[in-house]
Amino acid sequence: NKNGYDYEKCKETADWLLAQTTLRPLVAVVCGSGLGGLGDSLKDAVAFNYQDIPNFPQSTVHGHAGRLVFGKLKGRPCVCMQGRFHLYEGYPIQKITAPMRIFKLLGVKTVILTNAAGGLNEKYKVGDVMIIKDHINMPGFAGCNPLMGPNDERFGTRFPCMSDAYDRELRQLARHVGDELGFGDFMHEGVYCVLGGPSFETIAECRMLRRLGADAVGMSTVHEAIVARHCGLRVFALSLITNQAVMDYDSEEKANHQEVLQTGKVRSEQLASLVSTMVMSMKHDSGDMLDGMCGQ
Ligand SMILES: O=P(O)(O)O[C@@H]1C[C@H](O)[C@@H](CO)O1
Ligand SMILES: Nc1nc2[nH]cnc2c(=O)[nH]1
Repeated sequence: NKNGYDYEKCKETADWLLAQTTLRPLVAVVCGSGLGGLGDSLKDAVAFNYQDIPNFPQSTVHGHAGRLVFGKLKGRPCVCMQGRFHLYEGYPIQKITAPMRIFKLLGVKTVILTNAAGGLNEKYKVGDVMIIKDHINMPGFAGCNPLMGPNDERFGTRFPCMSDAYDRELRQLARHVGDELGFGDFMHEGVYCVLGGPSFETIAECRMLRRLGADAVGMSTVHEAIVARHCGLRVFALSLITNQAVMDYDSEEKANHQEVLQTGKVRSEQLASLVSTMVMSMKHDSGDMLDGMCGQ
């Protein structure tokens, strides 16, 4: 397509990566702001800086390291993006989401998307985790959807369904694993709304989003989920509530990126155990994940 992220470009990147490592991951993890620690928990890791990967965009945001890490989580081969791309960085939306298509071409079956988000639901507290059950694609309302442009049927259909975007079984698994790990008190399931950023929301905007049915607000994930679903990947997504959206004109609170990164640190280890335990328990149709190696 006109942004240069067509099938051939994605294939070139995937083939380059496949030639660099014998790991054949069935799960990909995208780390949200301040959540890069997830990637550090991979064993036997082989890491690539984004600048060394052909056709890969660069991370420009503090808290997004810009490394693609292959390794094992509880023995299961995974690939992890330590750093994602956002609309506000100025990248075309097709470029932001190209890694999902590259994952598909690597043989990945499931993507786990994580983000830092502002809590709109009055019951949510800073440090809570929200399993995403649905989204509101605000930029999409204004004609900004990653699937705009010519459709390549090799990836998926022109008009993909989104009512089943966030896999029901994986959400169930997350609730189960969360309970087992004792996270019940701070885990929720809710609706994530994406905005373009980079400015945080006004009070009136937060009030409006809450009334529209959003439980958390952020600047990512939805575009990735749409492209991942389009090419048939299973999607699980979660938000770490790093700050409470300001809903009250008397409040002294101010959203800021430092607080976002700080909250990420507090929950980093717990999120890593949630994700790795989920990965360990996931079943995939084609082959056992333990067989996800080649040449060994
Ligand atoms: O990549 P995520 O969605 O976790 O990043 C959020 C949204 C902004 O990039 C940043 C604001 O603090 O965190
Ligand atoms: N849009 C948005 N993104 C965030 N990322 C982390 N916190 C927030 C927030 O309050 N609003």
